[in-house]
Amino acid sequence: MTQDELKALVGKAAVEYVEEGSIVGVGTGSTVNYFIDELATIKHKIQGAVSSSEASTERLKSHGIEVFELNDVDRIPVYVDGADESNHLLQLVKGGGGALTREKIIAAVADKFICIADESKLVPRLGEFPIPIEVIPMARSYVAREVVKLGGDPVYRTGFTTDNGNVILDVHGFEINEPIKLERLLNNIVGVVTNGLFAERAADVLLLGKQDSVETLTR
Ligand SMILES: O=C[C@H](O)[C@H](O)[C@H](O)COP(=O)(O)O
Repeated sequence: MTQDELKALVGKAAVEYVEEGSIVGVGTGSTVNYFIDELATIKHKIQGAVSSSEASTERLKSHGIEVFELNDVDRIPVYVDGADESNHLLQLVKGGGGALTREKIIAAVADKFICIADESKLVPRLGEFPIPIEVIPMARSYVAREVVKLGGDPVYRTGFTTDNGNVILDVHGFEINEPIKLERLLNNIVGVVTNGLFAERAADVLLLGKQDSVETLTR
């Protein structure tokens, strides 16, 4: 199977976790796009969705799925999202598409976080994929200097603005032995909105697309 076929497989598998009559939390990215397309087949059974990006909102609406403001929603039983990397503790690196902040907010609200990914995303240690950091534009150089002090090598994602009007630094070279500690250290730098380590709020379930099956990993 191709990588896209594996993504489609897990996108389909995630629909099984959706609660009837609920508002579904929806992530961002090429894997989630398959989930959204599959969600459309059961749209009459759900109330609607809360979306983590303008791109996902557009796709949800194109299928006729109602998109709610998070502030108008009391409860999100299930949040489905992809990842750039996952370790065996289901701690993730996310934000390759720049949607990390809204994703982290919805993940925090959700009762259950279902991560969907093809098998290439499961890694023994996080950090091969650069850690995205969303930064208030005027703090970009300051944050970059602070990141260097922590041992990282920040690269400005030129020509990219997040849905929140901010910029992204992609940080290479971190040796990540304690993901929660690094996540907190980065978030503590003034000017950082959030970073792409999802270690404090890891996924609850990882649906991993493999050549012959979907493997379900839990914490
Ligand atoms: O900002 C983007 C998100 O964190 C995505 O979930 C992540 O980059 C994975 O995307 P994809 O499914 O396209 O590999």
